[in-house]
Amino acid sequence: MATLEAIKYNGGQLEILDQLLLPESCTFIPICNVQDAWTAIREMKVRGAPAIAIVGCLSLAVELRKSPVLETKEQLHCFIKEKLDYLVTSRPTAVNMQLAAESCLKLSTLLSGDTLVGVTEASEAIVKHLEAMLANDIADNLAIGEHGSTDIRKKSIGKEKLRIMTHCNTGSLATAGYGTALGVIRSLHKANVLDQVYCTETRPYNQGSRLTAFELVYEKIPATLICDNMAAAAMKQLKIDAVIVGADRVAANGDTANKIGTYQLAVLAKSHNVLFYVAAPFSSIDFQIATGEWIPIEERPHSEMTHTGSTRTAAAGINCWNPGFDVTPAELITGGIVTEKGVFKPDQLVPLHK
Ligand SMILES: CSC[C@H]1O[C@H](OP(=O)(O)O)[C@H](O)[C@@H]1O
Repeated sequence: MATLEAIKYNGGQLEILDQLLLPESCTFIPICNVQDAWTAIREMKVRGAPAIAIVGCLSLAVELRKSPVLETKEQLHCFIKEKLDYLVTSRPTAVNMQLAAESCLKLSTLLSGDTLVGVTEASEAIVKHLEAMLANDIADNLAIGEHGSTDIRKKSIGKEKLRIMTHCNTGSLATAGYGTALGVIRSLHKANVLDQVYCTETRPYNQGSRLTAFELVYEKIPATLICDNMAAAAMKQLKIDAVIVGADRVAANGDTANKIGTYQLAVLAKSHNVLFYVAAPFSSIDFQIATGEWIPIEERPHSEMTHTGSTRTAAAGINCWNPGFDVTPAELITGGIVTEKGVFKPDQLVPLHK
């Protein structure tokens, strides 16, 4: 069965699944330019570190395909730099859009310096680079799935079937397809070694109850929804074998920023002797920062906490604190960091950086 897809792209036509309407409604909306993408990302109609970068970059490809070719490569470089710099401002914590922008601008700089390449050819090469992100991300996720599944099974000797806890949404709705942490879960299910997935609600945006539960039910993967405050009791009473989560930004030392609530799961996993994994492609690793203290943490609107849809559920006038992410120290990532290149201890990442 095909997995769900959050992003549809075909030669300059881009649509995204409006994730604010899930699980009640599966509605695709058009993204016609960079401004549409920025707004959709900010409003979390599309979310998830890899998906943010992919939609941002594809929206630029849409513009480049539609607009008349500029007169010079310098004008082209200025055009794409302005658009990419703007896209990076849509949400601050995930590093993927920033790294994708840097990669595209590096290509544009190379093309600008090559006297054998004209502006039309340069524009076409940049569009091809941007469009390749979709297939590259799916390939990364399939590799992450296999590496993670192999590692968890190797470290769970004697266990015929495994019980895995996961947080937020890291599946086809957060990526180009298959997913990162949910990709590992899909691979464990394919290997017929998955007893049950325990997915947390992940308040206040409810990525777990609305999105991950939707993906798991859609693909008939055995899963149970738990409230965020049930995690400790679940680890103790339900004998969880491993926790696997995604990442929005991994620092060079392995400290990892992920959805709020991840840090407490890592602390609980440590105290219950449960393996704790982070699954992330190298496109989520920021080697420009040494530790997690340098990762910007997005503050989300208080209304996400005080309302369910348009219905107020919290007392009017109460103050709120709504950080969208927290940072898990590398030493709590006991299972390892699962990437498309393999599973590594946090302190093994820097030598792998090309
Ligand atoms: C595949 S990484 C997805 C990552 O992004 C989520 O955050 P958000 O839903 O706010 O974009 C969450 O941190 C996931 O782990």
